[in-house]
Amino acid sequence: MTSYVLQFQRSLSAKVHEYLVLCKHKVVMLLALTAVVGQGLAPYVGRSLLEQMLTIVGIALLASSAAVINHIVDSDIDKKMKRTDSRPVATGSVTNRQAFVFSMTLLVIGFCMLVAYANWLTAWLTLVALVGYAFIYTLVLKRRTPQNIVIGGFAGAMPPLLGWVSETGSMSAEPWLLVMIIFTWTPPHFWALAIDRKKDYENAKVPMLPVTHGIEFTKTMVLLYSVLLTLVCVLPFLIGMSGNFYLAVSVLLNGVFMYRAWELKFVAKEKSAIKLFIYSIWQLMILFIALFIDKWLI
Ligand code: HEM
Ligand SMILES: CC(C)=CCC/C(C)=C/CC/C(C)=C/COP(=O)(O)OP(=O)(O)O
Repeated sequence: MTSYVLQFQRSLSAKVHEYLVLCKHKVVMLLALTAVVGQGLAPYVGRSLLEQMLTIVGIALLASSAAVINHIVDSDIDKKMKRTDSRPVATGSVTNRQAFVFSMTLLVIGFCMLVAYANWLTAWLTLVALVGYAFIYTLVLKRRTPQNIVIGGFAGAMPPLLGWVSETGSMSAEPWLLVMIIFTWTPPHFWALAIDRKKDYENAKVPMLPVTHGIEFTKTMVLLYSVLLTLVCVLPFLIGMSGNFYLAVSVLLNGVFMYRAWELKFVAKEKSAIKLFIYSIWQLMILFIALFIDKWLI
């Protein structure tokens, strides 16, 4: 009897893990953090903490829904790449139909939550981000052009704007600066990984930059984008949106980013690219936390 219970518990937790993988839960958590910061930096309009938290859950559900659709649409590519060949839809352990029902459930619940706890503008803009990632990037751009992630990166950059609009109900210049930060961060974030995994993309015939233009050219682009990112990150300070604390953290983080990108280009070791990719994730997380701390705790 106990062994049946144990077996049931194990297969249940394996299923839960599969569905979390489908949602790209770690990416979604970082997206959600950037949305929280968008909310936190917006002018205070008296919304309750509960409404704010439920709004973030709504955004996270739509982002998860987009990730599940990405697994369905990309399963042909995922099957051909080492990094992705054990994903649940690629292996068939979750069927297309199950994944589709799951993604639509997340979509409907997330959209309704945004209408109920934020506003229609936030709900529609989040849906635009979903379509941008799940269809325009995944179905069209990823398979056609090495600029895929530059254009597609726009969807992943939207959460701070979504957080801000959920507070104010309208768009203004400041949240677009936050969008620009993630937008310029995305190419070096992804190309560092793509350099490391070039063979995967070659095998799957996906026209990522290292495949179409070579590793050296991609490294140069990573370095140039790291300089651009450093400049863009200063803008919140220059317009008076953030103060000295944010500026110091930003300069430090981006200094390390540029150094690592320079190292990747000129003194590359075997693991330089993947280390830069991992660093990029920590960098964005700390940068956004610094924006928040700068506004509320300093
Ligand atoms: C079009 C834009 C983007 C592309 C092409 C991209 C690409 C990737 C890829 C291929 C991975 C590896 C995933 C894996 O091995 O499962 C990854 C990981 C990750 N990305 Fe991005 N990314 C993009 C935008 C973003 C954005 C906007 C964020 C957050 C704000 C983000 C956060 C992360 C995180 C946290 C991970 C680590 C996930 C893990 O360890 O499972 N990415 N990204
Ligand atoms: C509603 C909303 C805010 C949507 C955000 C969309 C979202 C989840 C963006 C994250 C981007 C991402 C993980 C790209 C991975 O590229 P890939 O799919 O080519 O990577 P893979 O090879 O790992 O599948």
